[in-house]
Amino acid sequence: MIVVVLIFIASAISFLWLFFKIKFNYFKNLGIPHKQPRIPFGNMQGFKRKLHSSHFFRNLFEEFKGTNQLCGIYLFTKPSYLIIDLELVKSILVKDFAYFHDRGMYYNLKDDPLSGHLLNLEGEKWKKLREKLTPTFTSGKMRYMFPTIIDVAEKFESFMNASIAENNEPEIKGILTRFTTNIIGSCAFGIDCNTFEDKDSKFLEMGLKAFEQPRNTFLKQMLAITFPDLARKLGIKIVRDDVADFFMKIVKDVVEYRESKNIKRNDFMDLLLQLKHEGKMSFEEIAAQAFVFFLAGFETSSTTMTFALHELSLNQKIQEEVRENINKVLQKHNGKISYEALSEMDVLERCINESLRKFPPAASLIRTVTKDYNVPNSNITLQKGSSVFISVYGIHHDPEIYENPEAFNPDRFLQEKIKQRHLMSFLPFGQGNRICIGERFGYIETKVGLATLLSKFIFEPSSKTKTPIEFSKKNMILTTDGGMFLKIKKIQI
Ligand code: HEM
Repeated sequence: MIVVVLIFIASAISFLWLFFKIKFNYFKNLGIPHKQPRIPFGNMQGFKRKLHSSHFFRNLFEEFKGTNQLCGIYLFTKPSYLIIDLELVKSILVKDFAYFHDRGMYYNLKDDPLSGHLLNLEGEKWKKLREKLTPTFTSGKMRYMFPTIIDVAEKFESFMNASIAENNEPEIKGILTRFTTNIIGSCAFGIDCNTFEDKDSKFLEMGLKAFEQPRNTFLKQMLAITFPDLARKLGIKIVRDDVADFFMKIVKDVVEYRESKNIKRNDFMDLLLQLKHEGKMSFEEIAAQAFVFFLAGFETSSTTMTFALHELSLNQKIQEEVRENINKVLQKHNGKISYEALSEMDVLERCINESLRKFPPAASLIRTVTKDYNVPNSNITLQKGSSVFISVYGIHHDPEIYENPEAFNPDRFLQEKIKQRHLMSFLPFGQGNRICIGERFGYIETKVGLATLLSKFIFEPSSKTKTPIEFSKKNMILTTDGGMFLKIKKIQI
């Protein structure tokens, strides 16, 4: 019996060894430059545990830069690519979009309707949905929502005054997350999330949970990404049940309330309901889009503001300059932050762009190859089904593109400087047909938040400010670990 067991174990080990050997010879056989894989993780050793994905891809970007257009990486056993050359980045995101229109994110419309949103959907389903949603984000629609945003900003100022009266060295990321949650809750769900008064806001709790506590283990996530059809057959969901129940109920209540009372409000939900009434969207589809607007909108913008304030606290001269710019524009507009006033705050915009360069919240972009693709000027073919990554963080920190990349220098975003750079050298919102649909809204939120704060408060480093910043490894968004503490003083008029 023992002999049989030993033979079985030996055969199983040999089989596994052979399996990995064949899998991990893929790039070698094709002569594609790659990182040496290790059994069983491929190149995923330490991913998310020791290293944030931004650093994982940046390290690879630096290792292969200058010599290759791309390099091969093994996501476990799945051959994938990191694109290094900016012309090839442009081909993938823009010119040859027809080969790269999907992200390869998992969704399960039957068991997990909230996962069926714009970020995840693929092919024709994505294309049709994007066409329906694009009119929701025009500048006309943004103007329409602007009063709702300003309403929240006014409450925010009072909240800040009260917060610093209690503690003038607060954790600022949490405060800014309350602001963006309130804005996106109002605009996407038409609900006052009450994040300023209610310290334990359920909205905030559920939003953070959706980011920080994934439903599935890393292995289950990899199964869903590698074998999505099988995962769907197995009924694997991606959104946590408590999060799904919470958001589904809110959308149900809002839809019923508005439909029964024929209520109209200047927000995304109103525009989504119009699509429902025109028969272009089901209830589940509405709920999924409101959910993704919420998720995509609150953490990215609060993170951008947090990093901007951190840098401005370390660079007092630039802080003074941006404050002067804001105040001058406000004076011209009767002290009010209007849509027009925002567009005149050019120094503020450059600061936001420089912050997005140094700390892009989405530090890498992903695409799936949807049909075999011959890489221009090479004999490499990217096979259908492979994943392709672009290291936004690596590009934004490349000293050949941005001299002295660790320095915070908003003048990099003066028009004449932008013109000198490759179009693909600044990708905080992605590029091409799958570019962030909420870019305009994201800038508005961020500008309103920073203009409100910088016109009324001075920000300085506190004894607890960490430099260099440590990133949270578990959050897919580039964000700080342990929060961001700043000293805040009210400007006396
Ligand atoms: C500073 C704020 C934001 C940043 C940095 C950001 C960044 C991004 C990035 C990098 C992508 C992927 C683009 C690509 O793959 O090429 C994306 C996609 C997306 N974003 Fe944003 N985003 C922000 C704000 C928002 C807001 C406010 C919303 C909604 C209200 C939003 C909704 C979306 C959606 C729905 C997608 C998927 C688009 C598609 O696949 O068609 N984002 N965002």
